[in-house]
Amino acid sequence: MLVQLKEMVLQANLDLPKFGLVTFTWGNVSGIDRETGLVVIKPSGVDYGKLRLEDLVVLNLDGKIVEGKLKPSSDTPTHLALYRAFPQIGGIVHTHSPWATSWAQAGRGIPALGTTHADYFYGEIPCTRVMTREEIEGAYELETGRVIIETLRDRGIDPAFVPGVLVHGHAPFAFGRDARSAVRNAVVMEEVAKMGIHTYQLNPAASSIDQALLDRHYLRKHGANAYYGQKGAN
Ligand SMILES: O=C(CO)[C@@H](O)[C@H](O)COP(=O)(O)O
Repeated sequence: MLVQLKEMVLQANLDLPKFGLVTFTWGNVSGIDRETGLVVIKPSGVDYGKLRLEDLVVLNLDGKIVEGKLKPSSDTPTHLALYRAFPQIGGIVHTHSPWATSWAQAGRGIPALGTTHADYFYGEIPCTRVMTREEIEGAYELETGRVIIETLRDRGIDPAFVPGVLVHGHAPFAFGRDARSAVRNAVVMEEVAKMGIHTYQLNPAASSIDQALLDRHYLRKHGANAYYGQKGAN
């Protein structure tokens, strides 16, 4: 069942330590097959070095396990809530990558301070509000998904254009059209998080780039008139 999706999700999880995004098992990647509505996700607490295709867990969007012997990631309810809310998302990454997590702990969104950011995120990477005691003591992972959804919707942010969010006091989530692109976005988020902290150290008054530069850099890579790379080459 879903062999190609499983292979992509397995490789995406193995890329987390490869790209320096995780310590121990502090992260998880999932992918969804939109035709069947089935989600493939990493099992909870399994070392990446021991992870095998048959360890992955397959669930429907209601959270029912349809294949897999192991317990799914503890963050599964968050992933499922996001897939239900945003049909444009095909893959989700959650890590505790240190630089992006520092912004989440500071309760600050990552502004578009440069073109590196603009190449992948069409504006600020937002940070959610603080979760309430009821949310934390209730269905925590589901509520984490709900506060992410609330943040993106309240600010009119489409996760296809700004594929990342910081959960206040917790850590980042990144999105993509599939698991592989979600990991790429998680890597870029960590890089621009690091650059942002260094930028403010060099210049505490640094400001976001203007809209024209944001447009140029984002739209040359994404959208109908993209021309970056070999797109359109004969
Ligand atoms: O956010 C956390 C822990 O705070 C989780 O992301 C875990 O670090 C990974 O959990 P599993 O996917 O292994 O259940």
